[in-house]
Amino acid sequence: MDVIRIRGGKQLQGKIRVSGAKNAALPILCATLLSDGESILRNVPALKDIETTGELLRVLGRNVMVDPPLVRVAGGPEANPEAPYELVKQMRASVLVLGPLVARYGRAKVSLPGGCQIGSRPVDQHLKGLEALGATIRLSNGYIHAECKRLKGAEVVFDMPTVTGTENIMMAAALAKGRTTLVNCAREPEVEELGRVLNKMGARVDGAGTDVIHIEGRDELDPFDHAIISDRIETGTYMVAAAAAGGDVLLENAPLEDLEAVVSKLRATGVEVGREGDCVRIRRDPDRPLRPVDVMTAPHPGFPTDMQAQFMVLMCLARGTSRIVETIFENRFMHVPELRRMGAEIDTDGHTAHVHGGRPLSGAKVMATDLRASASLVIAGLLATEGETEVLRVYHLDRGYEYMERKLAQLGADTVRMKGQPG
Ligand SMILES: CC(=O)N[C@H]1[C@@H](OP(=O)(O)OP(=O)(O)OC[C@H]2O[C@@H](n3ccc(=O)[nH]c3=O)[C@H](O)[C@@H]2O)O[C@H](CO)[C@@H](O)[C@@H]1O
Ligand SMILES: C=C(OP(=O)(O)O)C(=O)O
Repeated sequence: MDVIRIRGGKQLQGKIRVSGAKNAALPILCATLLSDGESILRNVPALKDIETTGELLRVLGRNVMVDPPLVRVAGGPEANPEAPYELVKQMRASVLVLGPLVARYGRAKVSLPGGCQIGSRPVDQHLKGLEALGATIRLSNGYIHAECKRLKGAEVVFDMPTVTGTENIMMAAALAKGRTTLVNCAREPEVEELGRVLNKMGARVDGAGTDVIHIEGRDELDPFDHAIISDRIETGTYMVAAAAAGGDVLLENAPLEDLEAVVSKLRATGVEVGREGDCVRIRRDPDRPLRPVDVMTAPHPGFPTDMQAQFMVLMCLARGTSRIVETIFENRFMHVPELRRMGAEIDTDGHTAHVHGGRPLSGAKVMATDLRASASLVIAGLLATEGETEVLRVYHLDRGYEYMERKLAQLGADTVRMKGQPG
């Protein structure tokens, strides 16, 4: 297994380019199942999750060429609409093939994704949405079996805004007969991006990115050619890294408008964030102490849960106590014990963490437990003033960050990947 070794204490300077958004690319790859012919995706990040999705689409009967930043997916009317456990367990977003498969092929058998490190993450809203469109759903032997000759447009009111739930039902509704209205939808930019792609395919999607989406279903959809939006979570992660290490960093292709909640918290703590040409500039003088700020995660446009772990590390630097409340996932503080091993003083009580900042961190061997927790440990390594940090189990990081250690090294950090280390 690979390990990332970080020798901290270096300020970050220079420019890096933000990659395409993982959470936009994954549903769009699944949307290729809705049409025949060849679809082309551009600006796709080189990530393990993209490879896994490519593999899944191959198993489902598609010809897939993954050569980031380009991916081509081609297919015809034949498919093997079964998503096996072995692939779904590697990546929960695999459940995004459910809606397209049942809409296009009349049936789907998709492994139940099950819980994961950050929480139980049920898919009841996905199933409820498909049932409302007329699918018969049966659960057996760990699989979801869904069937329907032709889905019919309907109204679906989600119990809570769910990102992949909204995306799954949008894709299904795009091939349903008649009009679908989705209420209480997730408003994340990645949902809006999927709406743009479905419209390129010939669907009529209106309102993606708001809490009510209308979709006029079509009998057939066309393949598409689309460049994926930039990754707002990768952007936020490098903003926090620059703020934590100190220095002056330019991020090219950074979608600042999708990160208002994060930017306002960064400014509140004393970090300078501004536009410079087509880049975003982040500056922090390491001699000026940061102010503690409280954060509560919320669905978009609130503070993203996918930025909570990284921001917590920044608060370890602030002079005073900050309160971080995680409202989306029930078990998303797994980075806390690892950060404590590096000297951080953090108490947790259920969904709330109190970070008592201002104590220096020291390097240690730490274990990555999930994707964003891994990024937070790398950032902690950057600001550790003494010793070196080794982040183990970086396969979590590789799911969602393109060449993170290289991008940080490009900014002057001392970060290297050591291949094939004992995990
Ligand atoms: C591939 C992708 O885009 N992943 C993102 C997506 O995950 P994902 O789409 O899985 O997350 P959801 O938006 O669905 O989850 C939001 C909340 O709804 C609950 N829920 C969801 C569906 C359901 O059927 N029943 C239910 O109870 C979840 O347990 C959670 O508490 O949004 C999350 C929240 O922004 C992000 O952390 C993930 O990075
Ligand atoms: C939780 C995440 O991803 P996934 O939904 O694929 O597990 C994430 O991107 O932080």
